[in-house]
Amino acid sequence: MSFPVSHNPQVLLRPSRKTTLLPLKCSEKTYLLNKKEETQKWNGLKIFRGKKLLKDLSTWGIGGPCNYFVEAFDQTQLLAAIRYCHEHSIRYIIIGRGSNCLFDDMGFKGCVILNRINFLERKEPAIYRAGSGFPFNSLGMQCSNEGFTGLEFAGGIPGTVGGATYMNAGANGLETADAIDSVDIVTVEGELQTLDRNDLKFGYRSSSFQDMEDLAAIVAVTFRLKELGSATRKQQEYLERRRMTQPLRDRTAGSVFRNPSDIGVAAAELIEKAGLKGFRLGGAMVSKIHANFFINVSSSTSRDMLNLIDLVKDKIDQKFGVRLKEEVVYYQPYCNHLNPSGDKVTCDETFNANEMK
Ligand SMILES: NC(=O)C1=CN([C@@H]2O[C@H](COP(=O)(O)OP(=O)(O)OC[C@H]3O[C@@H](n4cnc5c(N)ncnc54)[C@H](OP(=O)(O)O)[C@@H]3O)[C@@H](O)[C@H]2O)C=CC1
Ligand SMILES: C=C(O[C@H]1[C@H](O)[C@@H](CO)O[C@H](OP(=O)(O)OP(=O)(O)OC[C@H]2O[C@@H](n3ccc(=O)[nH]c3=O)[C@H](O)[C@@H]2O)[C@@H]1NC(C)=O)C(=O)O
Repeated sequence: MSFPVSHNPQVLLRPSRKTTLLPLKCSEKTYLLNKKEETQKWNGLKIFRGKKLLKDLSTWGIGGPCNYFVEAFDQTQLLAAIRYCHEHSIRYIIIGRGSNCLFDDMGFKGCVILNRINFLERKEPAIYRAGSGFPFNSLGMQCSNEGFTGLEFAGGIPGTVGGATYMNAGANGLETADAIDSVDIVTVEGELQTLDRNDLKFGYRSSSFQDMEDLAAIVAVTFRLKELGSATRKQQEYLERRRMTQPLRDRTAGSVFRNPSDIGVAAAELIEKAGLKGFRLGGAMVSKIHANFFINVSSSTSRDMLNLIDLVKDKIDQKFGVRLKEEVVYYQPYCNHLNPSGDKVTCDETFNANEMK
């Protein structure tokens, strides 16, 4: 079985910031998947080998096994997990709620670090510092309920504070960046840094973090909010609107495509106008409620979802001359698109799929 490398790698592949520093050594023993699940202790970490299914770690419910899996409950564990990967030349990714991720049925050959740094501190009135694994939704609700404005839009967003900062999540005309005061990160060298908001750049679904070569992970974010008595009401209105317009009960990854930047028409509108609402390919379907949400309706494979994404893109291109760009991140199971020197590499299309099972 060959891997579909033709699938628009420019847009869908995850950023390579970490993998550029970690050479892929596919033939190395450490990459071989154990048939049986094993756990290994390493500097206070519990490392699972072999059987963790990525479908259990993503809101889409799609994805095969990863051959290393670690949960990091605090900064020290996160650093240890990253160090473990470095020392064993294992490529790794750090995920929050997996609410913006498409994993492959073949899984991920490397280590998935699940961020569970889940604290919330009130530094002073209107200033909150949250662990990057803290649910963004809960943060939005809590701040509003305590009478502070700036994060009401986060209510109902299924990601973590780290994921929301990395992606500069937004809704209702507001963005995560608007409320950020500073961000604590760890670098791939294991150094802790606090970055001031003024030193960071954010755009529509983009942040400086996406281009930071030496970023290992965001570990905490400090938000500066403002007092507003009606924050809870505003937050409830946003949530109600979300409930009315988005398929919140289904398995989705939020918006699949970014909105086109300069034509003043949302991706959803184009998809609806192309008559694709409710269109189904295998187990994947364009939502009938919101056309930019694709649903795993019944055991969708990653191929079903990738095919649906491709088909919708092609149809929109043919009909309106607009090439939509994905917001979701697709994780290649087996290769990186850049090698350590930054050159493009060809994916190994001939590897044995059984190896990932
Ligand atoms: N507006 C809306 O209604 C919705 C918005 N979303 C947004 O999608 C995003 C998904 O959040 P979440 O589920 O937590 O993230 P995911 O687990 O889906 O990861 C998404 C991306 O964020 C990166 N990332 C996640 N956590 C960290 C971290 N601590 N440090 C550095 N990079 C990180 C991942 O990096 P890596 O490449 O290493 O894996 C990955 O590229 C959020 O922005 C969420 O708000 C999602 C659904 C609906
Ligand atoms: C869900 C996400 O974020 C969402 C966020 O929740 C909402 C709410 O503010 O605004 C964005 O969606 P969106 O642009 O589709 O917002 P909506 O207000 O639902 O729709 C925009 C326009 O498209 C039209 N629309 C929407 C759905 C549909 O099936 N058909 C349609 O024609 C609406 O009538 C409206 O005129 C974010 N998506 C993007 C890609 O910017 C996410 O990032 O994952």
